[in-house]
Amino acid sequence: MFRNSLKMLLGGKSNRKNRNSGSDSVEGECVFEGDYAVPPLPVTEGMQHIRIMEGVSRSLPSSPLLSHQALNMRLQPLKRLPGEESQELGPPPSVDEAANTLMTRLGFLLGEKVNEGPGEAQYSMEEQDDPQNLNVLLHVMSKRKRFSPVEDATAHILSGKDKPCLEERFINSHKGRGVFASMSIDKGCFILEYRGELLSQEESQTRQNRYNETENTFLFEFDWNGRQWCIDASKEDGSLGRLVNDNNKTPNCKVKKISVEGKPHLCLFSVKAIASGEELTYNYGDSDWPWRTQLNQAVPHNEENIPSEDSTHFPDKINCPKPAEQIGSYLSEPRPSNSGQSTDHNSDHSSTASDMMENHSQVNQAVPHNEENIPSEEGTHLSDKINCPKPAEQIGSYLSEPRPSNSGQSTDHNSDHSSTASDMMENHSQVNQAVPHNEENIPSEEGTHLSDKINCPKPAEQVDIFGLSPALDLLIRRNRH
Ligand SMILES: C[S@@+](CC[C@H](N)C(=O)[O-])C[C@H]1O[C@@H](n2cnc3c(N)ncnc32)[C@H](O)[C@@H]1O
Repeated sequence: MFRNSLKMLLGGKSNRKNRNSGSDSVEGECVFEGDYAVPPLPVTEGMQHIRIMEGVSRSLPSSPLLSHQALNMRLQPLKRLPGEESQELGPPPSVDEAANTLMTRLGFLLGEKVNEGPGEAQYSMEEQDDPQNLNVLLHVMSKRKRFSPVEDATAHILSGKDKPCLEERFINSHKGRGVFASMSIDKGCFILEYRGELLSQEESQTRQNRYNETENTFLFEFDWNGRQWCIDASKEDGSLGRLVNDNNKTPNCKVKKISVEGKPHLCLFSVKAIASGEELTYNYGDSDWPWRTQLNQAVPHNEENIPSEDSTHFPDKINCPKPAEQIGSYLSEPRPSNSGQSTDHNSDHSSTASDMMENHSQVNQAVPHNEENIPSEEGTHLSDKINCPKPAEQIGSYLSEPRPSNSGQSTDHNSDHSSTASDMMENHSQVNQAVPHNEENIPSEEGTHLSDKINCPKPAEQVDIFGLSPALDLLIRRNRH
């Protein structure tokens, strides 16, 4: 078994020290065979390193999506793509092939006009420039179990959007903001991507030198393909991945590297069932982060971490998608060899979550242990790390400011379970608007639009999509800008 670790760097001074352990502290409820051991980097002066247990279950059975049955889409049976007639899976597709397959399916749906119920909204080619549509479509398809969790992750990586079933909340002045589920989520779901700017090791070092102690830095460094990379999520861009807090005792998510179009992406997957209203967390690693020992010392008594009424009782359950046929090569993680096990995922579409986990693992077996999938010897000594902001009380006035009142803007998701997708997106937007507006957070005029709130554009070189249907390619590209 290999074990991955991600390392977070905390910019600024601290008295945290590394435990220099194997960081086996978090397993959640899953067995993680995709992890591999990565020794920590030596601690450089002024930087704090922690190890993060990286990796999500080898099975990623489900996908959290729209909870509302209001999206009563009449989906056509999946059209077979050329070459899909055969029951044999054949060699695993390349990432691009798999992404293309996924997007071609989306293209079919878009092309066929995806309808909601009578009299309800339609998502069609004519509306492809509506930035909400792709996200809604992705969620509906996932809810309808058209996606595996990895496909779901891939689709969201390509769309550059977060799911509307997640919301940002200010927790307290100690912890700052966090990300919460606004509906229950199954174990093994794709949750969100830790989005940001992909940097080489050299670029990352330059950034670290440039960022001073008063800046919030969210530099997540990791090994991939035998080299060290970094996702810089320092920019307040409205994306949620950068706001997920640490929990080394009972995390409900784990980070997994997903390779799409030759680029690594850091994605969170649930490692246990998550209730509506629960905060999403993952283990930053086996280090002495200050907040772990301070344990809410800085939290005033009147700042209870009480979830707001609006999302705690959201009743809907998110279902898991069926395992997909061609998802193996999305994962960049090494897989233990289990030769002899079946890789036919099409035979049982009523799989349980455990079955799906197993199936997913089996799909992974089809991925050859090539250079892309196995970190080099050298790579295993390049620990993954995140540059993280300082403790909440140090990172800006927005953390200690009370949440702005949302008076007049209802965020009560319980009151109307027949809400439309637009309502949900609108609510999501309203939650985002609850971020205190200090200088860093004040959105531009355009930023107040929903699409900009949930769009996390990436540099052009990271989002080069090819082989998509022209309409879908256009749709995704439009949604990115
Ligand atoms: C990636 S950011 C998470 C978002 C952050 N809470 C915010 O409001 O911007 C990491 C920072 O969040 C805070 N943090 C994360 N997990 C925490 C925890 N369990 N308790 C207290 N603070 C935490 C620390 O200040 C840390 O530097």
